[in-house]
Amino acid sequence: MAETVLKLDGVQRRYNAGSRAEVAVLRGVSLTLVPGELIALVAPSGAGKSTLLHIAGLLDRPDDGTVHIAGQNVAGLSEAARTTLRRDTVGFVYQFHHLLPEFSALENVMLPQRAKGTSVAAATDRAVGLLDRVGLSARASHRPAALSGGEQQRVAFCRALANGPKLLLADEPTGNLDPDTAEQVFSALVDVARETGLAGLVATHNPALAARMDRQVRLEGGYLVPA
Ligand SMILES: Nc1ncnc2c1ncn2[C@@H]1O[C@H](COP(=O)(O)OP(=O)(O)OP(=O)(O)O)[C@@H](O)[C@H]1O
Repeated sequence: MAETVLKLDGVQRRYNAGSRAEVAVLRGVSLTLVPGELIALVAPSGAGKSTLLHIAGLLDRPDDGTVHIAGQNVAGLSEAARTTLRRDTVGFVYQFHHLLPEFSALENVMLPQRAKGTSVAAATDRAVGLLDRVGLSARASHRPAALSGGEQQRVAFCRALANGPKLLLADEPTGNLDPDTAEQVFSALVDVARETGLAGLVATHNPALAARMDRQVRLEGGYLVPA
């Protein structure tokens, strides 16, 4: 059996918001992703998509159930070990790029590598290669404000891949783009995943893009069902 990149078993998450009764957002979510597999996560607003992505990306903990990342049960890990595993294994892309405005595209892609201790030379090489891979070589020295929305998202995607993650978690990565630009960004994501074995859980409201993934799951009533 192939190594699993992400394995969720019976994941539950409840919130207790002030005076409101406790709300069970995730009631029993199970999901397995293997290398190179791309899954579309479809969910109505408020269904718990962000909650699920945060748990899968070690930004939040389940109240019940287990999370394995790259074969490792994360339940017993210290906060420091979780941070290291997240940095080395998981890449995030959001609807808005969150690039640092005072740094160039190249520097934005270098930053996660420098934070990990990668040398300037090696970080530069990798950032140049990633930007080239998504067609942005000529834009490497530009700051985010000088880039189009699609270019900004492609830089954000390169930044997410900077430390060579096994798992990409994307929350509406093309939600802020026009259809043609969304298609370009999405194609870059799919191509890189196919080439490198990157596994991705991609939340999207775009049915055409969702249909190009290996499979689609829908978050409904606290459970994942085939979409
Ligand atoms: N920290 C919190 N405390 C209390 N309730 C919360 C908390 N975080 C989320 N919720 C509630 O849990 C539910 C799911 O939230 P979540 O952000 O995961 O939804 P979502 O599917 O990502 O929504 P959207 O697509 O609108 O961003 C919502 O009803 C939300 O109000």
